[in-house]
Amino acid sequence: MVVASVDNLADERSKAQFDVGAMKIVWAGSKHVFDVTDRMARIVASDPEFRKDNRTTLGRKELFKNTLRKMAHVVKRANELRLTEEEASKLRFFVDEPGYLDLHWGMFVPAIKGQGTEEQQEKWLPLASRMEIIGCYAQTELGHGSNVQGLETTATFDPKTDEFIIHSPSLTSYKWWPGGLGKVSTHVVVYARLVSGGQEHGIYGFIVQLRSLDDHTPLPGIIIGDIGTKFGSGAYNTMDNGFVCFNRVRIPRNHMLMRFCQVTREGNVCLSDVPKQMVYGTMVYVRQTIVSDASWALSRAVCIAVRYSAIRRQFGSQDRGIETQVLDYKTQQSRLFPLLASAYAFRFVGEWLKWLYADVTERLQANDFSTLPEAHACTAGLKSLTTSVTADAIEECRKLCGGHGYLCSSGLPELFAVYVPACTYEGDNVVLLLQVARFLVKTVSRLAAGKKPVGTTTYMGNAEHLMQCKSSASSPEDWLKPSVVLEAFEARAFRLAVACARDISKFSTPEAGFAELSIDLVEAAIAHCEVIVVSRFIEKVQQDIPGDGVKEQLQILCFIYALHLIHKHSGEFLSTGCITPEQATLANEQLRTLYGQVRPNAVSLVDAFNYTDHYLGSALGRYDGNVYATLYAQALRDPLNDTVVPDGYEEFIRPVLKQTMRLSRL
Ligand SMILES: CCCCCCCCCCCCCCCCC/C=C/C(=O)SCCNC(=O)CCNC(=O)[C@H](O)C(C)(C)COP(=O)(O)OP(=O)(O)OC[C@H]1O[C@@H](n2cnc3c(N)ncnc32)[C@H](O)[C@@H]1OP(=O)(O)O
Ligand SMILES: Cc1cc2nc3c(=O)[nH]c(=O)nc-3n(C[C@H](O)[C@H](O)[C@H](O)COP(=O)(O)OP(=O)(O)OC[C@H]3O[C@@H](n4cnc5c(N)ncnc54)[C@H](O)[C@@H]3O)c2cc1C
Repeated sequence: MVVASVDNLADERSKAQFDVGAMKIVWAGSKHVFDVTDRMARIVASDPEFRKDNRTTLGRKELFKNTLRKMAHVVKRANELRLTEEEASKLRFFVDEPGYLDLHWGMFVPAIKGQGTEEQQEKWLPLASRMEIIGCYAQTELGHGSNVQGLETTATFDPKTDEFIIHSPSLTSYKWWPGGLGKVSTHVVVYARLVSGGQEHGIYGFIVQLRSLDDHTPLPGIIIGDIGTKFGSGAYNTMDNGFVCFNRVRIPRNHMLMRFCQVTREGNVCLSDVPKQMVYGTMVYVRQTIVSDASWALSRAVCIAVRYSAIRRQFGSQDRGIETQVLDYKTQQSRLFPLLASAYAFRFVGEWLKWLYADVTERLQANDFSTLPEAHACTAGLKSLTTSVTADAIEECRKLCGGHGYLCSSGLPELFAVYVPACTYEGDNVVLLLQVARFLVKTVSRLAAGKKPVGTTTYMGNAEHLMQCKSSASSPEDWLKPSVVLEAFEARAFRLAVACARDISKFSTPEAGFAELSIDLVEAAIAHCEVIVVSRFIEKVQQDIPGDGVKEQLQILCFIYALHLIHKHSGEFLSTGCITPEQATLANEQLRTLYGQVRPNAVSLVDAFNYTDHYLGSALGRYDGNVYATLYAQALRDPLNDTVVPDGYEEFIRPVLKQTMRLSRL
């Protein structure tokens, strides 16, 4: 079938004002990463074992077994192709399905690496790397998730047998949610209250075997299963999030991860000289990876919405001639282009956060803990900001695609359902922002004591200026000056943080003030995180960037990102006196101009993500733009269309029709 829409995308591509190939490298991070990513994406796309177009129609059991098959195929292909860790992880990424491998490699292995002694690493890591055991990470309980110090599971040392007794004392202490736990894992790192000599010593990780390595049955004292079907069709239901109850399960003493705290044969508890928060290290590691993942999920939704908006035509012609592409409507642009800009912004801040994490890890290894609070605040804050924006953006992209966005074949409903728990796992987003706020209030109070802020709070050292400055923007073009933009963001964030610190001091205790002002504190935390994202984006576009027109496009996106935030939070920018209403209007004017500049490049900017049609999984986002024929073909493949007359006709349709006839004769 010849479809006019296909030409639309070719036309769009011919309008690009930059080198798309060069932008692909910028997006990937380097030529090497681009090559690996591209190769792995193609391997997955061309392998029928990784087919995913039937996922939303499968029942839970079939779906889960299907994922088990795919995960086994990932391991098989990784071995056959002798993939490096980097390649294997990309391959698994493009399979695009939550599964136990994520928790094994993403949390179980990092927990042992981060919290195990060298001896423990030597014992467990080879077993885990060869996948002779499969592990997961069990922290959350039925009664407590956010409040880690409130966990109830106990690990009581028994000096008589040199063992720990792992016990779930109540229903609310059952571990509840860990991925991979329900049906697959043979081992787990369990977080529990250490008890020795009748005293409690805090929360630590313990390796516990869950299932027999011979027949996979649960070991004595262990009650275990899946917690039930989750939100959406397909989506996270590929994962066996599980529960487990431990009934006085005994494990050898050396199964406690003892890098930061050792329990001796006699039951003495020896704390090493490191902050106790080091036991939260796996969460910091994963939060950092979640920030990078946000840009993938967001760019995927944006890619679908941009391509479809170039294909879709509505109105605009009085004489039944060619209609307007919906991408040309300013309202569509004002909803879509900030999301496109955010995808790029999150990609760059994700790369920077990787660097920050590597830096803090190196320092920790040298016993320098000075940057740990900042690393915690940055990973927590950026995890929260990027996942919240991405989840909302996927839903916005669905609406931007009109009715067809609501079809599973658009790929957007499942993407939303699979992505949205990122706002909750690895720390509820509000709880994490309150951690950032705590860090900010501390930084502000230290300023008063003459302490110079460092890292991402360095800007607060310019306190006097930030409290008094008035924006110099007097034309729309002034909003294209990095210094003008940054000053407004820094002043807003600083003034909000200072106001919180000041108001907290009016309460009888800091805790009471913090609790009462938590709404303001969350806003101050978001403002600070936005300073980080905006400044990293500005830094990026100030670098040398090869490729015709690439830098110019990134500059446009950078200012769209910043100015749309000024518009979105104009209340805060105005109420803190950082800008005037007139300056807000000028910023909006500039934003409209920037939308016009990005318009001819929009399709090519999403092509730069280099996604295969397999990964996108969307009839609307196809590279060739053949939207309508694909929607129709996929509709015909729906199980409901297997027969022309539906199952149930004889029992439920025919009798109703007959009854209606009787009624009409009355
Ligand atoms: C062959 C195939 C290859 C395949 C490869 C496949 C690879 C796949 C990779 C995939 C990767 C990942 C997949 C991820 C899937 C997600 C699964 C989800 C998992 C989970 O959800 S695990 C559970 C997560 N749980 C949480 O996040 C709980 C949130 N709560 C907390 O973190 C804390 O309780 C708290 C921070 C909210 C509060 O803690 P606490 O009460 O102890 O603290 P205070 O508020 O009193 O603060 C005390 C001081 O401690 C500092 N602090 C707190 N946290 C940290 C930290 N993490 N690091 C450093 N410092 C920390 C505070 O700032 C306080 O400091 P202060 O100086 O006293 O103010
Ligand atoms: C898909 C998925 C996978 C998961 N995988 C794992 C896993 O592998 N391993 C694991 O251990 N856990 C896992 N979890 C659990 C997850 O980490 C927790 O659900 C998460 O940390 C949130 O905790 P909670 O459920 O106790 O939420 P709650 O803390 O009960 O949150 C409920 C509400 O209370 C609010 N709230 C809570 N505390 C405060 C506060 N101090 N101030 C203001 N508001 C507050 C929150 O903002 C939220 O609105 C997973 C969860 C999901 C959804």
